[in-house]
This record gives sequence, C-alpha cells and structure tokens, in this order.
Amino acid sequence: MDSNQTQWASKAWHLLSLLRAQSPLIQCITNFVSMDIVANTLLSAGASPAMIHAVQELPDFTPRAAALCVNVGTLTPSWLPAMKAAAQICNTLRTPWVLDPVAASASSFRFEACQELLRLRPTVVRGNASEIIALASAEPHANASKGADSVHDSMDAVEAAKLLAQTSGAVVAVSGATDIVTDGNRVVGALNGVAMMQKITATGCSVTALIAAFVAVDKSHALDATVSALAVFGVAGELGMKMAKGPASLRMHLIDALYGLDEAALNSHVNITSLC
Ligand SMILES: Nc1ncnc2c1ncn2[C@@H]1O[C@H](COP(=O)(O)OP(=O)(O)OP(=O)(O)O)[C@@H](O)[C@H]1O
Ligand SMILES: Cc1ncsc1CCO
Ligand SMILES: [Mg+2]
Repeated sequence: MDSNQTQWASKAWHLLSLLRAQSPLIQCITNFVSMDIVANTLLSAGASPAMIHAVQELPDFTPRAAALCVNVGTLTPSWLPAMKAAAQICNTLRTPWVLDPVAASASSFRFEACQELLRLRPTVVRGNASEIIALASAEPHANASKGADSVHDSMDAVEAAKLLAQTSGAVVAVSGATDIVTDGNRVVGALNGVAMMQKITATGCSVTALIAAFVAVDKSHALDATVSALAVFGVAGELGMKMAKGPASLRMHLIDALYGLDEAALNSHVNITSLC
C-alpha cells in the first residue's frame, strides 16, 4: 500500500472516530423514499439524525444541528421554502449544509429549485453523474437522466463536476464506480463500493447524509471529509456484499458493516487516488 493510501485510510478512520465520539446532530430534509435508510445509515455511523422539515420548526431546531442535508427527491412546492430557509439559517451560523439534487433534470420546476438551492452556497453537492452533468449545464433537459438513476458513468462527469464546483463554490461529489470529488481544482477518486449498491434505493441519498455528518466533524476540510465519507460507505458496501445474497440483504449487511467498521478494515480496503 502506498503512503498516500495509508494517509487516506488514517484520515477516514480519524473522521469516523470523531463522528462516533461526537455523534453530531444531522438535520435531514429528505425525500420520503430515503428517510428510513438515511436515518439508519447516520445512526450506524454514529451520528444522530432528525428528519425535521416544517418551516415553523426551523428557527428553533436548525441552529442546534451540526450539519444539514437537503435532498430534493420527492420535491413539492410546499417543501422548497423550508429547504431554503434551513440553508439560510446554516449559512448565517456557518453550519455546513449538503445538497442532493435527485433527478435534477426531471422537470423545469426541479431544475430551477436546484439552481435556487445552489445559489444558497451548499458546502457540498453530491449527485450521480447525470445529475451533476445536468446541473452544470444551462438547460434543464439538455442532458437526460432516467429519473433518479444515472445514465452516465461518473468519469463522464469530471469536467461538469469541476465546472459546477467553480461556479457554485461547493465541493462537488459524483457517485459511481469511481466516486469523484472536486473543489474545482483538486480531483480525487474513491474506488470503494460494489455495483449492487445501485440496486438499493436511496444509497446515494444515504451517502449524501453521511457526507453531511463527516463535514460536521471537520468543517474546514470539506473535500477530505467528503472523500472519506464516500470511501467509508463504499467499504461498508464491500464488506456487506461478502454476506449478501442480493439487494435486500446487502441493505442490511451494509448497515451492519458500517456500524462495525474498524481501523484494520479501513486500512486494508480504502482505495482513494488523486485524479489530478
Ligand atoms: N458501479 C459501481 N461500483 C461500485 N459502487 C457504486 C457503483 N455505482 C454506485 N456505487 C456506489 O453506490 C452508492 C450510491 O451511488 P449512486 O450513484 O447509485 O447514487 P444515486 O443514483 O444518487 O442513488 P439514489 O438516488 O438511489 O440515492 C455510492 O456510494 C456509490 O459509490
Ligand atoms: C426512487 C426515488 N424517486 C424519488 S426520490 C427516490 C429515491 C432515490 O433517490
Ligand atoms: Mg440520488
């Protein structure tokens, strides 16, 4: 193992240990499909999730959160004001917040909502390749996706991710066979994970929430925290896959593996590489 890999593995372990020690409160305004797996992912990693989205509750609650995760998966007009208000509270308090632009190109309404949220300067944006390609382009339907699923490889989205990072000021992560993370300058790839993770709904939503938890414990290094979260989730997928018979049992074993992850497993599995 080269020294770079050793450093990444030790960074990922350090952040996971901090997360377990601090158990940061993560507010999630997320879609109906994902609520259960997102909350269970955060709990198994050591964070404390709360799915709170009524606009009336935000002034009391959002200031208590260590990070916010906003996910537009089942967006309706009534949810958007809460997403924006929570993001604004986070910005005022310098609390990190993370955006998951699910199916960004599905409709003009959703595309415009994502652009409005981007203008509120998320700390991190994590999407699949089709979502990031769509967001980086000017037109909502210029680059189709298949609803919530990607029709592109993550490596096809490297330039779009860099552009989106430069225009939005966010760290941008593209999930896929190689998870790509960029701040518009550095580009890092995390190669952990198994293809079967795509066959469980909302694993992408879950890793976005996990990124929020990692950024909560290392606010000043959002890129490193994002890479670490993606690698940790991917390693949990690899370990879980050893016991799984298909997507349903992988869902269970991935959550168990995340809960039980130790330093030795990260040292032997973390696979992160600099792409430029
Ligand atoms: N081909 C692959 N090989 C290994 N891991 C993968 C592969 N494709 C996706 N993953 C992993 O699966 C997880 C979910 O990524 P995916 O790109 O499927 O998200 P998504 O499309 O946003 O999912 P959802 O919208 O259902 O939440 C990530 O942790 C990613 O690294
Ligand atoms: C399937 C699906 N549809 C809207 S949100 C969601 C969960 C994965 O993003
Ligand atoms: Mg998604």
